Amino acid sequence: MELQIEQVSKSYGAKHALSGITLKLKPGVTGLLGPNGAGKSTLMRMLATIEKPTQGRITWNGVDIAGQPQVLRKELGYLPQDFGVYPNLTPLEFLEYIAAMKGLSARSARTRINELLEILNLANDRKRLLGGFSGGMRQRVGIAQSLLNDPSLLIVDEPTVGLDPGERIGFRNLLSSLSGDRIIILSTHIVTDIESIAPTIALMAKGRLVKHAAPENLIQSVEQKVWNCILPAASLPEMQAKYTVSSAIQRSDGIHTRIVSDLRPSANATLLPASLEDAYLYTVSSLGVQP
Ligand SMILES: Nc1ncnc2c1ncn2[C@@H]1O[C@H](COP(=O)(O)OP(=O)(O)OP(=O)(O)O)[C@@H](O)[C@H]1O
Repeated sequence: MELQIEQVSKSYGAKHALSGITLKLKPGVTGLLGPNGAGKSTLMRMLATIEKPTQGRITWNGVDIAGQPQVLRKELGYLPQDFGVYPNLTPLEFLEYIAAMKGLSARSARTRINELLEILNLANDRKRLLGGFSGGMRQRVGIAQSLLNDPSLLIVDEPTVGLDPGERIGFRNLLSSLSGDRIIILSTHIVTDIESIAPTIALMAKGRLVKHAAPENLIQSVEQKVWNCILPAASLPEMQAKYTVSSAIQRSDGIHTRIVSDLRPSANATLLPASLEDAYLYTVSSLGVQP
């Protein structure tokens, strides 16, 4: 099973949303990380065969999906960023409706739906109207619809937006448990969403693929560059203007400011172990992009 993106570019009129993306994906979770406007959703829409590249090609097990989208579609699960549910349907009715659209037989769909409602902890709510569901519950219904055909390729675009911290953790655990031998692509601009579940990260900015590496390699790239400076509150704006500030926490002895910089930012700065968030901020800000 292999998804290959070869020199893919996408333009909307004069706007270059993606430029020369090359990426080979194998089973497991890949985290697509990048600031707003990086091109993550555009890439995902092309992988989901909703849009076609302006240049380059995307192949699924060697077949160009622009020419033969049906080859991938039957093995695809997609949770778009703007996924909406019909408020007057129950999860059961909604999933039956989507299953029918996907061409699943009513009988096999019913078995699969019951299975998914159990896995996604929605069984007790199967007959409640979706209009009364919380954001997290709706996302779980969204995931359920994306899994109806037991897809080999699962694409989830910013799935944790609007979830509370508990739901976020639940969602991450769910994705980890689903990975098995499918290819899962999860896009987000929130580093902690993918840190724990994605063994590979594709970092995008300005429509380009900036890095494709394991989180530990990304972290390694900023070791010896992460500093703790204890600052008076008045100096913080100046430091923020000059350096990439990863966090600033008010403590009794001043503001503990975490700075990612090649050079020691102040005489009293001490080194800290690097994190993925530091690596992300460093990489993105060095391209002149607001993280
Ligand atoms: N249909 C479209 N028409 C014109 N421009 C578009 C279209 N879709 C995306 N873009 C532009 O392409 C760029 C990439 O957008 P995209 O939505 O893919 O980024 P993203 O990384 O998913 O960001 P976000 O998290 O904000 O959705 C942006 O500058 C966006 O405005």
